[in-house]
Amino acid sequence: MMHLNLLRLGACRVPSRLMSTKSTSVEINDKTGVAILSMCRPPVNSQNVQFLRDLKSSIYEIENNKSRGLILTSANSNVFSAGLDILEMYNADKEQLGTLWTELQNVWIALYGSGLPTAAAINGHAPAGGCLLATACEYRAMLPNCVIGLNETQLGIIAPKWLMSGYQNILPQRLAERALTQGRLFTTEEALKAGLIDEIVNSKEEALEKCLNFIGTFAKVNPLARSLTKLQFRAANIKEFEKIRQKDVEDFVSLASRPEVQKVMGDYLENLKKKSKK
Ligand SMILES: CCCCC/C=C\CCC/C=C/CC(=O)SCCNC(=O)CCNC(=O)[C@H](O)C(C)(C)COP(=O)(O)OP(=O)(O)OC[C@H]1O[C@@H](n2cnc3c(N)ncnc32)[C@H](O)[C@@H]1OP(=O)(O)O
Repeated sequence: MMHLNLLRLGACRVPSRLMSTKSTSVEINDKTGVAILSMCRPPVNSQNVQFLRDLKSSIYEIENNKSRGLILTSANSNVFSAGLDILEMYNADKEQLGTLWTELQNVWIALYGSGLPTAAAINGHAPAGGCLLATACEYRAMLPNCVIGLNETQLGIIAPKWLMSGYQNILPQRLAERALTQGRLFTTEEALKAGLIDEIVNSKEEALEKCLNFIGTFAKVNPLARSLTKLQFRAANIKEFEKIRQKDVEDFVSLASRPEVQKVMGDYLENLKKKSKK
């Protein structure tokens, strides 16, 4: 209840600091010390190089400002993030593909490896790279009638191991393996049942409130002890990622530039466009 009050106050009276980039905005409530990082690249927060750079710099800014926690959400009404910007991968040259993948890696490591308590207020669909961001956080509250999941195999592509780390942290191995091999997109209700999200909420405000409450559970815990403990759990995945990160870029570039993969992207884009015009 106290957190809810603080949140409400945050909307009107409690001073808050604002920072923004072209495609993100950050509001740090001075009373709670919690930062709300909103992704705002209409229409679907698809992740192009600029968006990923903005996201990375906002995450580090929040970390460096000694905020008490980070809540990731979307300024768009029905999409949290639609994942990588397929327009930026389609007909792109190898250098552009390499830059895009490097920036995706950079955002993931900034969020997954953050020492702060992190939570995702998933106020819309979160397929592929959207799911990657949500599962890099420690807690998830999600609106009904949306989808979340790593659907790469449905697109004929493979999610590398680091991209699966969030799933592996959250889901039992058997379930993670099945969902990844099926390229399954979970509905909100299925995601709750599987344990992929923590709560179903009825509004974005409620999602933010639940996230704030989650971060509030650490109020009496020593921040350094908390952060080091969190990172001990994530260290093996981070170490493994650091070892392969350059090779991973090369593998992505080689896969994404293949004519048959480019054709899948072109067809997929066309279907998306047809669907959106219906
Ligand atoms: C596809 C092959 C990729 C091959 C890459 C090779 C290796 C990669 C290794 C693995 C990594 C993958 C990570 C990824 O993130 S790949 C991206 C996967 N993303 C998706 O499959 C989501 C696609 N989008 C949707 O399903 C829906 O848009 C939605 C998110 C559920 C939202 O639905 P709705 O609200 O109905 O909005 P619309 O569908 O009408 O879309 C509005 C508008 O936005 C365009 N758009 C949607 N998603 C993307 C996107 N990811 N990239 C670029 N543009 C996107 C859509 O075309 C509409 O545009 P127009 O209004 O201009 O028609």
